[in-house]
Amino acid sequence: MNQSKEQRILNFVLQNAVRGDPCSVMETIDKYCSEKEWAMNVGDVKGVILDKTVEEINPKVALELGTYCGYSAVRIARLLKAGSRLLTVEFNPEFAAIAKQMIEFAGVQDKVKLLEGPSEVIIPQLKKKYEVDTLDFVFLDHWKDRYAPDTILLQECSLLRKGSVLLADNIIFPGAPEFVKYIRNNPRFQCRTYPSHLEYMKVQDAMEKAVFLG
Ligand SMILES: O=C(NC/C=C/[C@H]1O[C@@H](n2cnc(C(F)(F)F)c2)[C@H](O)[C@@H]1O)c1cc([N+](=O)[O-])cc(O)c1O
Ligand SMILES: [Mg+2]
Repeated sequence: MNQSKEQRILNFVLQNAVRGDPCSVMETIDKYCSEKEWAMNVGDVKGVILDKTVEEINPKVALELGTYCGYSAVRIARLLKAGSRLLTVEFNPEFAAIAKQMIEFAGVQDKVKLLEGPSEVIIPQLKKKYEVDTLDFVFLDHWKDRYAPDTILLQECSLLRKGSVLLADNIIFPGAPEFVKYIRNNPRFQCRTYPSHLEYMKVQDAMEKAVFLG
């Protein structure tokens, strides 16, 4: 049975990156996906916006929706201080299995908890089952038509507090028009757009940062 693209990315990392070195894993994924096969990792250009946002917030509890191969989970987790944790949610079991190995190879497994399932199931479980009080940071990079409903669900589950920061990928391409409409007209969020480029391409994209005002 021939391998998936995601399996080829993981294999390239296992054979070429330095075990226990998150930056080496990120660089190796970026090398493979810019030279061999494009894949929907946030990438090295938008990744810097993600880095700066995480460093500014220094979250104790972070949530990622859309683990995929684990690139941004590694990217975020490498910046988390001792005692902080990233919960990352993945719906596709094959991708979750790849991401688990990626996260472990990078050596950030102690900071990351990979949760498998749909967001509408996982988000309502975060408080009781995963012992979350509120979220300091949320990275949205999953299905674009889920950004708005999941932002509403996070509020309904009282998972956001004054100052919680959402960062959403792909505001321009592929685009998340319902989310943009929802968040920019919502007085409970302070929004800012970060123009950038689509991963590994000369295509315009952007990230949206939204601070919950409580
Ligand atoms: O479609 C894109 N991303 C969709 C990403 C989807 C990923 O999020 C997972 N997920 C689904 N639900 C959940 C949760 F958490 F809700 F359970 C997690 C899916 O299984 C998949 O791994 C995309 C596309 C392009 N592009 O250029 O086409 C560029 C990008 O950066 C992109 O992110
Ligand atoms: Mg994306």
